[in-house]
Amino acid sequence: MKSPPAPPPTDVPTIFALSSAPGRAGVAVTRVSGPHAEAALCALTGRTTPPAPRRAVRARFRDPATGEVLDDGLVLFFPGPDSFTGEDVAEFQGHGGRATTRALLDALAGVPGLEPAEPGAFTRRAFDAGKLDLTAVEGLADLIDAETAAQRRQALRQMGGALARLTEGWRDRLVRALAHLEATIDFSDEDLPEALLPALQADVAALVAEITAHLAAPPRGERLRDGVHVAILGPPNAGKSSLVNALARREAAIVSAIAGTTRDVVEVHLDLDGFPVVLADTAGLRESADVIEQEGVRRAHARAAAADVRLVLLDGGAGDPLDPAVAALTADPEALVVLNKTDLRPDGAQHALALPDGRAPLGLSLTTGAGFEALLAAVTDRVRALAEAGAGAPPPLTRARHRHALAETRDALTRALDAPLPELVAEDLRLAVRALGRITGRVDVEDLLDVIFRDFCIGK
Ligand SMILES: Nc1nc2c(ncn2[C@@H]2O[C@H](COP(=O)(O)OP(=O)(O)OP(=O)(O)O)[C@@H](O)[C@H]2O)c(=O)[nH]1
Ligand SMILES: [K+]
Ligand SMILES: [Mg+2]
Repeated sequence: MKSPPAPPPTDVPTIFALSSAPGRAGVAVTRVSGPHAEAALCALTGRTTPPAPRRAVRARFRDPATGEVLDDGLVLFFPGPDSFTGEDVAEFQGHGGRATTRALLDALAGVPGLEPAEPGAFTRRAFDAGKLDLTAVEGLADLIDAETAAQRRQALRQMGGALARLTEGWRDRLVRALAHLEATIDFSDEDLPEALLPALQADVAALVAEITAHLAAPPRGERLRDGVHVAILGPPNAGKSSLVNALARREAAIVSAIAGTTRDVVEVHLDLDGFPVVLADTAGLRESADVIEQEGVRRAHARAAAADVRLVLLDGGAGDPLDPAVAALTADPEALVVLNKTDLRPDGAQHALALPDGRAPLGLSLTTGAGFEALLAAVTDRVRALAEAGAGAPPPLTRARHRHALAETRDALTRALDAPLPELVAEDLRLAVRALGRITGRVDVEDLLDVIFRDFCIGK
C-alpha cells in the first residue's frame, strides 16, 4: 500500500543562485529555493510578508546586515508545491551588472540557512519533487543548449513529455501484464481468467515488436542533438577545404595549390536551415611516402566510415577526375558525388562526366560559384532527412542511455517470451519494467501492487 507522502524535511538547505547568464545585462534573475526562501525575501526587501503568489512587486534590495540599498527591482514569491522546485521559491529581478549581482548574492549568503546552489541543484530538486522526470530534465538541458531551430523544437517536445509518455505507456502495459502474472503465481487458488497466459504472451510480443521498431528507426534524435556528421572526402587539391570554407562562410581551413595541404580532420559547426551539422574537412586521399600525410589519410578514412553523409569531391581540373584512390567511395550509392572546378573543363558546368554506375555527379565551380546553391540544397536535404522528426513521428531517442535502456527492455522481454516457468517470466518482466523505468527515472514497484489490488480485489 502507498504510504502518505513524507512531510518535507526541515533541515534541507535553502539554495540560491543567479539563474540568468552572468555579466552585463538589462535584468538579472536570482532564485532562492527552500524553507527559508520567504525569510530571505523579507530580509532583503524589508517586507514583513511576501507578495501575493506569483505577483511581481517593486522592491529595494538591501543588505540586511548594513541596511545599504543594493539595487531596485522586482521580487516574486512562488509558494511550494506550486513552484519549479516544488519548494518555496523567491525570485529577485535586479539589474544585470557584475557588481550588482555580486552584492545581492553576498547579501543572500549572509541570510541564515541559505547556501549557494550547486550546478543543476534547482532542477535536481524539481526532479526529487516529481515535477520533472529524467527525460524532461534532459529536454530542459537541451533547450538551454539548443543552437538551431530544429534542436529547440526537439528539446521542447521532449521537455513537454513526449518521450516520457511513450515509455511510460509501454511501462504501464508491462506493469499490468506483470501484475496479472504475479497474481496467477501468488493467488493461484483464486478464480482468475483462463486466457490470462496467452493474452500475456500476446501483450509481451506486441511490446517487443513496438520497441524493436523504435530501436531500428534511424537515430534522428541523437543526430539532431549532436549534429549530423558530414565528411568531405576526395583526392588532393579537389577543393575540399575551399568547399568547407564556402559552406562555413569563413576561412576555417587552409586552402593552397599544394596537394596535401590538409592533414588533420578540421571540424566546422554549421546551421543548415535549422539543422545542426558537423562538417569535416579531411586530407586528400592518395598513396604517400610522407608519414604525416599517411596518418592524415588514415584519419580521413576513419571519418568517412563514421560520417552520416559522405560528400566525395572530384577534381574537374584533373585529366581523369575519377581518381582510383576514391573509386570505392565514389561507388557508394549513398555518397553525394560532386565534380568541382567545372570552370576548368572544356564542357563547363554542364559537364559530361558519368560515374561507372551511370549517375552524374553534381557540377560545381567554387571559383565562379556555379552549382553552389544546388549543392547546398542537396546537402541540406540529406541533413534534414537524417535529422528531422516530424510532428507526427514518434518522439525520438535523444541520448545513448535511452537506447541502452530500451535495448535492455527488449532483451528481457524476448527472454520472457521463451521462459519455461511463470516465475521466470515474471522475473524477466520485472527486469524489463526496471530497465524501462530508468528512462524517466521511475524505479518504484508500488504501482505494481496498485494494479494487483485494483484489478483483482483479492482478499477484500
Ligand atoms: N579553378 C578552380 N580552382 C579551384 C576551385 N576550387 C578550388 N580551387 C583551387 O584548388 C586548389 C586546391 O584547393 P584546396 O581547397 O586546398 O583543395 P583540397 O582538396 O583541400 O586540397 P588538399 O587539402 O591538399 O587535399 C586551390 O588553389 C584552390 O584555390 C574551382 O572551382 N576552380
Ligand atoms: K591543396
Ligand atoms: Mg584541404
